[in-house]
Amino acid sequence: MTKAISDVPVVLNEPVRTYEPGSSEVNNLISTYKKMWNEKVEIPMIINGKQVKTDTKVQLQSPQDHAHDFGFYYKGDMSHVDEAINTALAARQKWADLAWEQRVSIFLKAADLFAGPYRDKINAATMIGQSKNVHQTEIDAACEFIDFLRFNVEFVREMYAEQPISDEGMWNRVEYRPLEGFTFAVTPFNFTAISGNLPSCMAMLGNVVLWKPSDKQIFSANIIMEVFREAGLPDGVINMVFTDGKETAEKVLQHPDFAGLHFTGSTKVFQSMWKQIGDNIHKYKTYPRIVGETGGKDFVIAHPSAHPEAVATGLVRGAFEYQGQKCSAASRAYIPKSLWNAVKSSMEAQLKTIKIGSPEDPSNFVNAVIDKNSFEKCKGYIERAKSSKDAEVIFGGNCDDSKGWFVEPTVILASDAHYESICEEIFGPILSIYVYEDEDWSKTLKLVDETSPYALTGAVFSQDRYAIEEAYKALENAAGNFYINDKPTGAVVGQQPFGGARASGTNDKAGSKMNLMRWVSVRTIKETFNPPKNYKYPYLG
Ligand SMILES: NC(=O)c1ccc[n+]([C@@H]2O[C@H](COP(=O)([O-])OP(=O)(O)OC[C@H]3O[C@@H](n4cnc5c(N)ncnc54)[C@H](O)[C@@H]3O)[C@@H](O)[C@H]2O)c1
Ligand SMILES: N[C@@H](CCC=O)C(=O)O
Repeated sequence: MTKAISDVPVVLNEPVRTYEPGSSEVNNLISTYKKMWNEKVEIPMIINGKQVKTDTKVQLQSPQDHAHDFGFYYKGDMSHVDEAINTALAARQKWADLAWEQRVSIFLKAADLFAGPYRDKINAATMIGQSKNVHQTEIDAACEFIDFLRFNVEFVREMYAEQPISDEGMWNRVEYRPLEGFTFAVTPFNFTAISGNLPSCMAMLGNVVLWKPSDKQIFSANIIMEVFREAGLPDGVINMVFTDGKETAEKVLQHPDFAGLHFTGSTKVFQSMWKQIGDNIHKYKTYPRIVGETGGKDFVIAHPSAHPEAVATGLVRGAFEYQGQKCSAASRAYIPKSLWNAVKSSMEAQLKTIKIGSPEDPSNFVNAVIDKNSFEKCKGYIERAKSSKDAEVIFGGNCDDSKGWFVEPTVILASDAHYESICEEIFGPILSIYVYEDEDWSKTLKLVDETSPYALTGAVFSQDRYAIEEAYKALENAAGNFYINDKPTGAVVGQQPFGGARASGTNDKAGSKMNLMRWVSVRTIKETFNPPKNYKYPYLG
């Protein structure tokens, strides 16, 4: 039992290391990378705190060198999903009853382990398995993940402290119960931080979790589990399985104790899971919570008053960092005719200097896309643009899969505002641009709003305050994260709560109190100190 109302340590964003060339920071990280690259790792599932191995070994692949063998993971089947659910349910009561300070302390400790002794390891794993350069890895696997863990602890405290008022003669309280049943975290390949946050934020609140990471992120997911275990996470609280996504969802989503889905990934997969939940709704003991952050077709619109270099830089970084594989990546841009030449030459000057290759060489700004499917998808958009009458490839356009899945940063100039690459999520280093007549600024805002079903991130560049205000209003529902004179990527926990609406998700804002509220079921308690002894109202005598 807790015998105090505790504060938690003051939370600040984890400082981003700069990894200057020749510094010990970068040397240590690269030597960890090389060591891990040459080891042969064996990754088991973790169910009830035990390592689970099977007869099915799947070779791990690095996007920058698909032939390189650095180990394998053990693939599970539906018997493992059953076992994980049963284990989670058996662990639930004890975990839910543990004082909250004890629970969150595990995750504060995990944050310190990632910030210190495990920083190079989680960063190097993300570089090898997901092909992120040093900076992209640092802002994801280290800083964003550490921020998620620490800020969520502060948000839990704030949430628990929110209590109702009490009228005379009574005491009203609310308590934030974990969901009744087990929760299901399904995570994407592209952010180690998201992968760790989805199961851990639910667990922090006393929930038990079945976690299915993407098979493209298992190398870093394994280190997340290793650190959670070292930080003291009890057996059965988070169970990590490597099973087929579709089959797993079918099994989990018909279980009577399924209580919540925390998903990040593509819109199509999320919608298929929501549909299954709807079909199974009569089977559940409680209405499940559904949170999904999904796809995007994120825009940049420049006003004629914008600084062309700022627009060009926003596009180069927004579209091509991490090979455009951020749900927030700038993937369509609307540039006024009067600004186009200046934006184009600034982009050209910057793109010419970009180096492409393995993250092992920190001077490579662009690395490989995640896998063959993604490579082929990008190549398809590029090939079609090359032969289209409505579009032309004005930068990049080369693809090389001889060693890794490398796609050159590519800019498509479209003359048709509804050309396919302007409307569809590609999730690769391809930016599509539409040049509009300056006098069509207001019409173009409408076009931006109506072109795609998504509404995740977007940016306006302008030096004209009236134009900013107009864009701000016209695009109110077009982006859950709206940027003014900045790229549409790089949200920081605690500073820009992240998420989008329309086809981009439920907009529950990852890494915020709004998200945590979805994983509790509030119980209200009213205690009356001097209960009435007679039914009569005072005026009835
Ligand atoms: N909005 C956000 O915050 C956000 C953040 C990151 C990524 N994303 C989106 O994620 C996508 C890229 O990630 P991805 O390629 O890993 O996504 P994905 O949808 O292919 O996979 C996500 C997860 O779902 C699982 N899965 C695949 N098919 C399934 C099925 N039929 N049923 C149940 N689970 C299934 C995968 O194994 C993986 O664990 C992009 O669309 C991107 O925009 C969104
Ligand atoms: N939070 C990240 C995006 C995560 C999606 O992939 C950003 O703001 O760039």
